Amino acid sequence: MTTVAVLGGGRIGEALLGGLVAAGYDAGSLLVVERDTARADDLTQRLGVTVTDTADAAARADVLVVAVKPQDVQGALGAVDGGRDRLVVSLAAGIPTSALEGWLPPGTPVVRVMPNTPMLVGRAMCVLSPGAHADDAALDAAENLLRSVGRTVRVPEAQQDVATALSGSGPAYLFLVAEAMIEAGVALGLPRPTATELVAATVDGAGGLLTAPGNHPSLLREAVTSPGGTTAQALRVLEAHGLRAAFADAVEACRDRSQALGATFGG
Ligand SMILES: NC(=O)C1=CN([C@@H]2O[C@H](COP(=O)(O)OP(=O)(O)OC[C@H]3O[C@@H](n4cnc5c(N)ncnc54)[C@H](O)[C@@H]3O)[C@@H](O)[C@H]2O)C=CC1
Ligand SMILES: O=C(O)[C@@H]1CCC=N1
Repeated sequence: MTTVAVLGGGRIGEALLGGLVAAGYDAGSLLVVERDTARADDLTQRLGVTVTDTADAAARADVLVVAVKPQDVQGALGAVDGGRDRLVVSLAAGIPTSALEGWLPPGTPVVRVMPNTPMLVGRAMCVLSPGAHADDAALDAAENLLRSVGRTVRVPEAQQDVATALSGSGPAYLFLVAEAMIEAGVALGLPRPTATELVAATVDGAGGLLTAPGNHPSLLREAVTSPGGTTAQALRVLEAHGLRAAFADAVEACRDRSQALGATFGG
């Protein structure tokens, strides 16, 4: 079985490891490098993965996954030498493949990926772009690994910053919307557990409809909106408060931040 080493066992590193274990991946083939020793021990206990250091991970891994914060990536890759062929899959926001290639042994195949946290429940959206040395086989290998924890899409690297602003950060927007709906229900007198259950089930069910083949958000919204009914009144208020404009500005600000991060690293 392919040996996968994850550099950084934080939120997204754990989501990948946990997702792979849940998908039936052999924990014996999963390594993690995590500088917070308490967290590393916790990952071993809960997931059965092996904790090691970067040099050992690089020596053993067929796929080396980078899951540290963007500013920690160059340091984390310092101990990766050229002694072994391996694929590097970077989950770090903003960092271009050209920068990663410059920090790695010459010729290392790199695939840049923007994942998201629904990976924890096997429902990630992972957006992949190949670097200069990643051929179709490398891209296939990265995609096969990530398909164990959700969906994948390939895009040219120039589209990664916008992808980050939609699917990478997107779960946070939807959680904020959910929070706002729950608080609105509580303000109108619903018990908090009831409001939370109603909203969570509604987001989940709406997501199921949205991802069903042939569906479109406009048609789905129309199907809920009865003429002269309740939904039309709510939508009128949301439009009057500038919901669309708020999302357009938010997604642009997120895209800009991803670009700025990339520019720091020569992108
Ligand atoms: N959290 C999210 O929703 C998403 C995060 N990402 C990307 O994933 C990466 C990780 O993000 P999070 O998991 O949220 O961060 P995090 O801070 O939860 O995890 C990073 C982990 O790496 C460890 N670490 C840092 N330097 C290390 C080193 N040299 N060796 C070993 N361990 C080291 C830290 O102790 C920490 O546990 C970032 O680059 C981020 O841009 C991408 C998409 C979504
Ligand atoms: O907020 C961030 O920078 C990371 C990247 C995408 C989601 N979380």
